Amino acid sequence: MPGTIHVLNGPNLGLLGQREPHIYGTATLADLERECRAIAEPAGFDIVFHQTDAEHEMVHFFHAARLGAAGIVFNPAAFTYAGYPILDALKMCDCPIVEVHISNIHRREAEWRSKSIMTQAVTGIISGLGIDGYGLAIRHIIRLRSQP
Ligand SMILES: O=C1C[C@@](O)(C(=O)O)C[C@@H](O)[C@@H]1O
Repeated sequence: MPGTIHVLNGPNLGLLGQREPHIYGTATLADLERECRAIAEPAGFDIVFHQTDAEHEMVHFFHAARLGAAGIVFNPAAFTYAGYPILDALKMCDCPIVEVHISNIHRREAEWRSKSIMTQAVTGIISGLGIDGYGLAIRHIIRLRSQP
């Protein structure tokens, strides 16, 4: 394998498919994992896929990805707004990190949703493209890592 891409999902994303489907769509987390693998694995990349509702667990996922990962695709969900321990863990990572939001956080019901504390420390952000955002993020990491 040329590398491992970590796909990390924050709180309430375990209920994708049931959770406000008019905002987050009808695909489940299992569907999303399948899509991520279908993009990464034919290119020779391994996927580590996690979802958690617990902040300390997300910090540990970042510790595990800290050194040597090909890249991280991160949907912080509600950690977006106050997950400072995660922000500190994210800053220790030596790989590209793409922040993904399924919805367009700049076009939601409340202004607070648009203010991500993670954006200052990530490589880039994709927001509002539904679960396609994950595939695009993975493709970007594959391209970066396939360059000589
Ligand atoms: O849980 C989430 C999901 C989200 O990150 C998204 O993927 O669109 C957007 C956040 O505002 C929200 O708290």
